[in-house]
Amino acid sequence: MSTDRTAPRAGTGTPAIEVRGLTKRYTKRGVVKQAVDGLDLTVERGEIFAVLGPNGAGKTTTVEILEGFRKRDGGQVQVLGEDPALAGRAWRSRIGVVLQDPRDQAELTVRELVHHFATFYPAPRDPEEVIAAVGLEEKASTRSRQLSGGQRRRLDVALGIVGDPELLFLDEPTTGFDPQARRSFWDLVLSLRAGGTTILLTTHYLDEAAHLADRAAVVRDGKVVALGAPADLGGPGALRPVVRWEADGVTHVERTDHPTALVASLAARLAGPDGEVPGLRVLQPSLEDVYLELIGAAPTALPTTSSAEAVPGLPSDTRSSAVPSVPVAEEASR
Ligand SMILES: Nc1ncnc2c1ncn2[C@@H]1O[C@H](COP(=O)(O)OP(=O)(O)OP(=O)(O)O)[C@@H](O)[C@H]1O
Repeated sequence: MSTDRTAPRAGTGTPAIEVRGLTKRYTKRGVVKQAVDGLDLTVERGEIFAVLGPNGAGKTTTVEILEGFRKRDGGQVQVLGEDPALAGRAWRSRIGVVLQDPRDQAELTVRELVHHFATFYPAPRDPEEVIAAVGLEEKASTRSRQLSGGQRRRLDVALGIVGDPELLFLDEPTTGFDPQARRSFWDLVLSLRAGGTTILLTTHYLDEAAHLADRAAVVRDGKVVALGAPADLGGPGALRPVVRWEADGVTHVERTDHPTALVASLAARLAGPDGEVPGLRVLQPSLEDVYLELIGAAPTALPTTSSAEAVPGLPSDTRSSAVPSVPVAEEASR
């Protein structure tokens, strides 16, 4: 990769991506599916932005609309200052796309493919530098069908960046990777951002978003339900410890910034002859728990803030909710 592109190509004034009220529905055998339902999104120049969400949330549909591959039903979309539905070749040469499941000439070698793709662009990167940047120098003469899954994904990225795009779309880039391949792929993505490329990444993996993204949006049922730095998803307090215990056949759960004070208070009130509070657990929600809660798949041990109520005699930031005594996950945090 060229070494003279150390400064992010940020700061041109307008965001890289601006989406307002995006809608898209599909009709299949008379059944209408609202895949995207009033989605808003802004991606600033120079950032890595992750779009997270469960299967069918509308991520790929949204990304394909942004890439100009799919028509929208409604809403405003600007990508690099143009409407993808109307933009032409010059605009297309400024974006790079790594699809979820690309199919291309399996008989061509890595070197042949990267050089061939470079001819599509007005000012491509040096193909040999690109092959080195994605770590495929030793595989440059290998046919693409003979690459491993991780090497194939690196080739996909090479083809996505050889045109020296300002904006790169990565759709679930590390699905199926082993942990080591994922780590080195992450390093590659971070080096692209360091070179000034804006990156929109869709992923199912929260750890991937946490490691790579400056900001992330959680999409559910075609809408953004949370937005922010990955560590802040769910809002302030989402990662507060949760204390759980049982009393009178009811399981109680509380989020609190003062678990020690709460446990001491519970011990004083509820400890049995053995000194134990029945069913007492102190759980530390992980980012994954918060994400699962946002997409409506929360571990049942975690309370929702909407069901919270104050408990007399406890610190004011402590909130409690009581739920029927049903089996719950042994540990909320992983
Ligand atoms: N071409 C299509 N025709 C009909 N329905 C579609 C089509 N493409 C997507 N859908 C439906 O639209 C919804 C959103 O799909 P989409 O692929 O955008 O979700 P996604 O978040 O990318 O999911 P995944 O994580 O599984 O890739 C799903 O219910 C899907 O079944």
